[in-house]
Amino acid sequence: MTGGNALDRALDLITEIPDFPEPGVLFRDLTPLFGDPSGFAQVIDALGEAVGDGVERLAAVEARGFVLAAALGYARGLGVALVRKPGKLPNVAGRVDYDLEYGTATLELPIGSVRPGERVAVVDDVLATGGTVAATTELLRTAGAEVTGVAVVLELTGLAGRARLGAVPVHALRSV
Ligand SMILES: O=P(O)(O)OC[C@H]1O[C@H](OP(=O)(O)OP(=O)(O)O)[C@H](O)[C@@H]1O
Ligand SMILES: Nc1ncnc2[nH]cnc12
Repeated sequence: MTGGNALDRALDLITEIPDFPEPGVLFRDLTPLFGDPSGFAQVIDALGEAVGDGVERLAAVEARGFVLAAALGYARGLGVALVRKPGKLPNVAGRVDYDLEYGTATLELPIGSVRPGERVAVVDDVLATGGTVAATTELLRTAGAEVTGVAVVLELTGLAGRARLGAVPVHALRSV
């Protein structure tokens, strides 16, 4: 799709790679978007609007989510809770196993990442099955945070991730 405004043009930088990482998966590659300064800035600004006001912290998932949340956190003056792949953390507050579009995964939240009652928005690049964001939401809530919403660059509607997230508001810059 060729968009008519700057955000659409930025999102048009996302490419599609068939059969990666396994046959039958159409992989959405944000690498060209991350590599384009003006496109990246458009996306960070749009994610900031999606996250809205009244948020006290961002949470993001290793690895692509970190790139987005670091830039947005700097722009908005918000700290970031770094949700990690397993085996990276010396102090683990919580751990959740979940399914991905391709395979299974585990996420861990570092101790002290959020304060009780803190209003936290989750930021990621792609919402596919929703397993990653659902696991992140579970980790944050178990640690006492209030999840105010989810902001993603790209939502793959065919995988119905949004339905898995219950009442949490989901904002996608593009849904395909
Ligand atoms: O909605 P879901 O089905 O859970 O899929 C979405 C997740 O999949 C990708 O992460 P991946 O685990 O491939 O890791 P990466 O960021 O390290 O590439 C993507 O960055 C999302 O976090
Ligand atoms: N099809 C896909 N492309 C990119 N990231 C993904 N994460 C889960 N499914 C994905």
